[in-house]
Amino acid sequence: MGILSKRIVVLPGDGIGPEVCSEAVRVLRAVSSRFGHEFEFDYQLMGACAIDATGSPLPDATLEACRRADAVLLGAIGDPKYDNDPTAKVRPEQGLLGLRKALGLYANIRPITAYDQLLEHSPLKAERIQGTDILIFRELTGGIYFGEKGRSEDRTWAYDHCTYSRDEILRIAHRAFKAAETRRHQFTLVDKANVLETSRLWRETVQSIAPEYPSVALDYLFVDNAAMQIILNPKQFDVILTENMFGDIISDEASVIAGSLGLLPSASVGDGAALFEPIHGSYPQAKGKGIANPIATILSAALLLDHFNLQEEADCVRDAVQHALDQGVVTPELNPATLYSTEQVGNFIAYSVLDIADCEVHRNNIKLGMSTII
Ligand SMILES: NC(=O)C1=CN([C@@H]2O[C@H](COP(=O)(O)OP(=O)(O)OC[C@H]3O[C@@H](n4cnc5c(N)ncnc54)[C@H](O)[C@@H]3O)[C@@H](O)[C@H]2O)C=CC1
Ligand SMILES: CC(C)CC(=O)C(=O)O
Ligand SMILES: [Mg+2]
Repeated sequence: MGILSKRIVVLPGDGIGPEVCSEAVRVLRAVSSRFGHEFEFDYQLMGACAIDATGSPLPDATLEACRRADAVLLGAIGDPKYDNDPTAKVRPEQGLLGLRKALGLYANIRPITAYDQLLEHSPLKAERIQGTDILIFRELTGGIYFGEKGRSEDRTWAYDHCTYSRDEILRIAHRAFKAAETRRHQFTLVDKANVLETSRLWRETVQSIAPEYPSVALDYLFVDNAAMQIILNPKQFDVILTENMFGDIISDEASVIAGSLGLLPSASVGDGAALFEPIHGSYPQAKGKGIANPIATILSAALLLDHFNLQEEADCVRDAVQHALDQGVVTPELNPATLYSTEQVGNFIAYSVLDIADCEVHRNNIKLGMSTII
């Protein structure tokens, strides 16, 4: 692959979003410096910060910039002042949901990995989780998050409609089957087909195309059982396909296998645009404290590089993350005794992308209380 020139829209968002995004951008700058690519970063507003600045959680300028970008990198959105005000008419989440819909990002792909370096810190038994490698396909632009919602006039009852069409299921199901063909050929549809009509449509639709993928073994699991099985025996899973809300919940749950919500990246894709985001939210309690783990966003940047077909560059970022874990350069939720901040972990990974030897020097500098910034 030759030298590339790409425009990346960055949506830092709220809470820890700006902190973890700066580290991912630092790592992308290290990639461009090492491999000679030109990445232009265009910062835009979305979420609570956008409401504060413009009155809208997804300003037109942001949407336009995202439409024109080669890729979008998102931190996270959300702020307690809206979470704690159920009557707020304009909400940060409307920005994110609106962007996903407007860009047609119907598939959110969430890899779940157990890291050998973190097994001893896990509340789960090491032998149960070691080697876990799951790819969750979460439908992202349909279901209950996008259905009609409302309240009665006296505000004593409320509703959220869940709807799915066969076409919405087909397009993500084909993607998930194709991924299973390149992996371990196991495919689990997670639903609640014993109760929900939408889930019965999911089963019927997935069953109808399964014969097109004869090498893939199709299995079904009700979501309540799936939530338990993921913790009890995660290694039984390869590709999981599920609808929007179930995917949201079981992937946060699966982060316990990795060791922290701050480790899990994702790619949100459709037929054109692509957005890369950690699976976590804005973790407002950690804002400004320098304790947020930037690795989920840095690994999302690696997925962004995959999207540009920059395989060596993406692998270089993943190797640098492994190197940080090997060396114990992690944020406090992974090791309460750690000395490392969000910025220091990001810096270490960026240095490691540039050159492993420099990275060792940098690590010693951190120990001496000196911070070297790229
Ligand atoms: N994609 C997005 O932008 C998302 C936004 N949200 C929003 O975020 C706000 C907070 O929601 P919560 O339910 O508290 O979810 P959250 O994902 O922000 O945090 C939940 C817990 O996960 C851990 N955590 C999350 N990110 C971490 C990181 N980078 N490093 C270390 N630990 C981390 C912390 O223990 C935290 O208390 C809300 O306003 C919510 O709507 C929630 C999920 C996704
Ligand atoms: C607005 C929410 C649906 C965000 C969220 O929890 C997620 O995408 O994981
Ligand atoms: Mg979520």
